[in-house]
Amino acid sequence: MPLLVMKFGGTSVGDAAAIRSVAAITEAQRATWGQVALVVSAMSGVTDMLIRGATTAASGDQQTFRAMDRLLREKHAAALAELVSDERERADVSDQVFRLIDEFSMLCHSVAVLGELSPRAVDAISSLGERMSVRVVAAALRARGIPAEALDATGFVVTTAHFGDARPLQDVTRERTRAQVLPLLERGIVPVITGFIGATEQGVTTTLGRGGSDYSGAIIGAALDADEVDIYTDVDGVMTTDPRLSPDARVIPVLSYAEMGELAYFGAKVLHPRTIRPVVERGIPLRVRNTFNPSHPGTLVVQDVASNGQTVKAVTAIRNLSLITVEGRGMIGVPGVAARTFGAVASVGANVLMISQASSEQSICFVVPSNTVPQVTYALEHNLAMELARRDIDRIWARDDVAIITAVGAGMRETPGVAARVFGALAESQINVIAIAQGSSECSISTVVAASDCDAAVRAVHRLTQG
Ligand SMILES: Nc1ncnc2c1ncn2[C@@H]1O[C@H](COP(=O)(O)OP(=O)(O)O)[C@@H](O)[C@H]1O
Ligand SMILES: N[C@@H](CC(=O)OP(=O)(O)O)C(=O)O
Repeated sequence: MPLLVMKFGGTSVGDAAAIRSVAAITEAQRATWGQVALVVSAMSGVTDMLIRGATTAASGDQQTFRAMDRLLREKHAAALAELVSDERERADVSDQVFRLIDEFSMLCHSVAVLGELSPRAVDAISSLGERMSVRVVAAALRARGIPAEALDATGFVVTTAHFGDARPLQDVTRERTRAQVLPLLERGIVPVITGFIGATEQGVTTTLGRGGSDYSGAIIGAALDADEVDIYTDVDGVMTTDPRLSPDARVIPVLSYAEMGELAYFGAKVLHPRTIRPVVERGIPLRVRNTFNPSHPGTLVVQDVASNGQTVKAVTAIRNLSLITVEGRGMIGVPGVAARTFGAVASVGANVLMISQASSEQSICFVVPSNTVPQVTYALEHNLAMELARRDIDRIWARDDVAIITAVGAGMRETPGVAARVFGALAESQINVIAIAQGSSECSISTVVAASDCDAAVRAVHRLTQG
């Protein structure tokens, strides 16, 4: 029987009204597809509250997490009161949710006493939001007459121990997910699975990174050999730019995996950047749709897309970045400088978002998140101490307050002059381009601009998507 995996984001389960839409969509899609499985995020704002409780506790504050405890109880109880009329069922589910909130307060209390918050403890605490929401959503489905069961992915999404940024171990995850989920599907039960979380082989809870429920949807969809994975969110699909930045943003009907990958990597918050990989590997179509406008077909993401002659399909922006430059005449022809430069960056775990090397080989520049600049420059000065002493490298410096603007579209590969159009559009709006790079997939062009030019740059490049 065909299987659809649907992931619902935080806003899609943000309150009782949203969860009712989820239940209605589930009922309709179950009738169409035969089998559906849900992957669900925490109710909107909940993960932030959990993390805030944990971090304030680490500095000895015993008040904030108690305030969060109360808010969490109110939020989940209010949803359950509206969604579940059967009193016994409601009492049972709120009991389960409240026990998770007790766990939150106990963990925060320990953090406050110890005065220390390890990455492992952050994951234990931030994973609780999804463990609460799946219980509420499954109860709402049952209240509508749909057989449903809440499942914690810690039982089958097996990951590395990189707390806060864990990666799934593919084979064991596939085996355990199938063993736990397929029997439910065969019995006509809708599994409602936690997004965002997993566990190590030893059973220690991990998370896949903020926004990681999309990734969970793709991991679980791939493990179950789903026929399609739908990501339900609060906009009609993937748009030509962030609709919060530009009211002219339009929904893109079809994108290739490569285009979607570039968009997500370069800041389109609508999809977690790692989501594409599990579905590409199995050729599973992905769709981005709106929980609050379910009749809209959304954006379909597939392997190949016929070119529509429109080379720039979408534009994204990433802020809070710094451009680091390593420069010196003595770098010319010296082997290994680039390797040691990036080795230094990697050694402090900083994420290099873009690299641009001047053809003269007199400088290397790359972009990192601004909050990693102190560690990165320290590591560079340490790793390149010899070149600095010999004056082969003159300086290592950071320019703060920059943004990356990326134009995405597969047509760039075969269309000459796209880069010229992008730079022309920026120049027309008097925007100074600080650095450039072309994506290795050849379906994106990235430019670095001053943060103060970011919005204007997005609008300028967005005009190129008009046709
Ligand atoms: N290119 C884009 N297309 C659509 N939405 C975008 C884009 N870039 C940024 N967004 C933002 O992503 C949001 C959806 O992502 P997110 O808030 O993580 O949703 P969810 O809670 O459903 O996971 C939208 O509300 C929109 O503001
Ligand atoms: N709840 C997690 C995971 C997630 O993906 O949430 P959302 O789907 O609401 O972006 C977070 O806030 O990071």
